[in-house]
Amino acid sequence: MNISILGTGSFGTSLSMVLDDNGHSVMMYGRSNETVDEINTNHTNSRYLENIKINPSVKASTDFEEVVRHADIIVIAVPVKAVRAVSRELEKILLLQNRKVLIVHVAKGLELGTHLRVSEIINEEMSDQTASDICVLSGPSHAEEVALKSPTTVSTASIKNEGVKTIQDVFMNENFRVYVNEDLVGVEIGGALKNIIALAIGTLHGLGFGDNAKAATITRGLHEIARLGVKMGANPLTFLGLTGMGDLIVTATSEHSRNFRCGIMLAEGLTLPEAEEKMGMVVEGVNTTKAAYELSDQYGVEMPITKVLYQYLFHDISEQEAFSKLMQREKKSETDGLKDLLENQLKDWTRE
Ligand SMILES: NC(=O)C1=CN([C@@H]2O[C@H](COP(=O)(O)OP(=O)(O)OC[C@H]3O[C@@H](n4cnc5c(N)ncnc54)[C@H](O)[C@@H]3O)[C@@H](O)[C@H]2O)C=CC1
Ligand SMILES: O=C(CO)COP(=O)(O)O
Repeated sequence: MNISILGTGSFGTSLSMVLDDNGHSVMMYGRSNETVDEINTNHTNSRYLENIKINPSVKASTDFEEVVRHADIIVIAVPVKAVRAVSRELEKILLLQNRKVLIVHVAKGLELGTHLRVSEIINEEMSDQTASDICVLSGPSHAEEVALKSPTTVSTASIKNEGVKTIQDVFMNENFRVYVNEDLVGVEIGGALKNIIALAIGTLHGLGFGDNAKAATITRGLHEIARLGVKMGANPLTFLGLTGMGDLIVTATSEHSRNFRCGIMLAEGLTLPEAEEKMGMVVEGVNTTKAAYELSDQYGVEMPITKVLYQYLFHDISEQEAFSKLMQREKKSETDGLKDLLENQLKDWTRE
């Protein structure tokens, strides 16, 4: 198949190799002449994937129209904040070309202001005339390891449940396993909100907290992700899967993670803009913390870890002070806020 990838960052580049390995014809769209030239000439993308040789047959271009014309499937691999503009441009070009494609996105976050999930943003900008289905591909998948063909498992879900089988077929190989999941909301919410917890755990790590604190934050973090996700209509079981627990573990325990590393830099005293600048790649957890904090208010869901992160990212409160507030909350039962929600929602998802 002809597959185009929008975005020449770390994940788009590593996925280009998976798809090329699977025999597809891959073209990438990038904004930077330098990166595009480097991919076409040296078969490297040194800013985003150090010491990796990209398959020579992967081509890149700065010509959006040319890249779109090449595609049966389009992979959107840009940060969440760029998804709306990219989808709008894509719609315009596909209408002019009078063509329809299958869309799959890999972005993990929520849109600032609207609080929308990424498939919802794309769906607002694209029509049935241009997109046959809008899918997500998500799970524990650091770009650095995907590029090295280290075994990786992810899930795909979609709006119409029609394109997922194709996405599974085109991406899957002996090192890259793709499951289908019917729960688009759960898959996207798990992928987006784990970044918040990874930022928090990076901060704890940087402050010198121990493994107990990190395990607690992973566990209670998954609780609050599930509480919000279930209220939004997700299947509770999705949060125990690859895009929930799986992605939370990989992001919150790995120095590959930009969110985790950004947390460490904040603990070391860098301001948020300084940490983001130093990272040079997108730290999705920052905007998603703000969006999720506002959503928790809207849905009346308690999200204490998200709240402390929101306080030290966007307000003048120190990381230490924020975490100590977390420990001093009122006494609770471990299943508070979860039991009824899970029972009711599970019934809906298990009904034939
Ligand atoms: N890096 C990873 O290991 C993984 C990343 N993701 C997700 O994939 C998304 C992209 O992440 P990365 O590739 O890591 O980001 P990155 O920061 O490495 O690269 C982002 C790329 O998007 C490009 N871009 C930004 N705005 C654009 C626009 N308007 N038009 C065209 N290109 C634009 C940038 O120039 C850059 O090439 C994020 O939402 C991230 O959470 C998902 C799974 C793994
Ligand atoms: O989503 C990821 C791995 O699954 C990558 O996480 P970071 O964006 O924190 O690097």
